[in-house]
Amino acid sequence: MSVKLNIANSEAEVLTSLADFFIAKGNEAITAHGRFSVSLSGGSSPKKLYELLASAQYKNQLDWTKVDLFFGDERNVPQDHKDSNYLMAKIALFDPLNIPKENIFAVNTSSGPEGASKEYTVTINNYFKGEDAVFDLVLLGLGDNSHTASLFPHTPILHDRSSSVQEVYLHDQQVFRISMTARMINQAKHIAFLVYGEGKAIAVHHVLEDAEDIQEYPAQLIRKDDDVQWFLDEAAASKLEKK
Ligand SMILES: O=C(O)[C@H](O)[C@@H](O)[C@H](O)[C@H](O)COP(=O)(O)O
Repeated sequence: MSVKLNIANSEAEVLTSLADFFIAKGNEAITAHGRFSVSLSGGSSPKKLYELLASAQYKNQLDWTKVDLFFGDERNVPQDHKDSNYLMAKIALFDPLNIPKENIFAVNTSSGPEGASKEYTVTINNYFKGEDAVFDLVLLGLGDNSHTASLFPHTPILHDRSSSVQEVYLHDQQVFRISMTARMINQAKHIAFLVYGEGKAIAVHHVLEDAEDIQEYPAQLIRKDDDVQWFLDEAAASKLEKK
């Protein structure tokens, strides 16, 4: 089984291609079951995607009152901190589109590592009424060390087979993040990676083409099938042998 590669000439084209995909999956989900549940990725790459979705070019292509927004991972910072994935999405997407508060499911990082991960697991399970958490779409990025969400190399979460949200300790336990496990992500109907820039090319090759080594290349934990799409620019795809 392999993934679907969408390789564009430029960053702008990648963003447009993924925005079109997002809108198409959103309308499909709303037609099928009345809602569109999305897990957002954080970091710097997706900010431009969220700004594009909130722009005049896209904002009227989807009924945003029927979109429920979650986070695949979050940093150990307050929701008004510059590093917060929630704050980035609030500024780029939620505020410009006036997303109703009840449709935004943020991580309560004020509860500390364990509290926040347990609470968020409950939030997600309640949303899915105790059934398996099956997001209509999970957006992911890729770090240059081949992590995705906060599935970082050599961390215990890589062995967690539960469908849940766990705390991830980094830098000798000094910093923590909250992340969905690979299993929760892999349950999604659709998964879309957004990766652009030369700096990610080696990681893209490791994850998609190297022999399995999930400790070194955790994003290899994410399933590979036709419902997993990689949106790449030429630069990020430049080290791929098979395109
Ligand atoms: O919280 C986060 O940082 C993300 O969820 C993380 O997995 C991100 O997608 C990668 O680190 C790539 O980040 P950039 O897009 O900033 O390179």
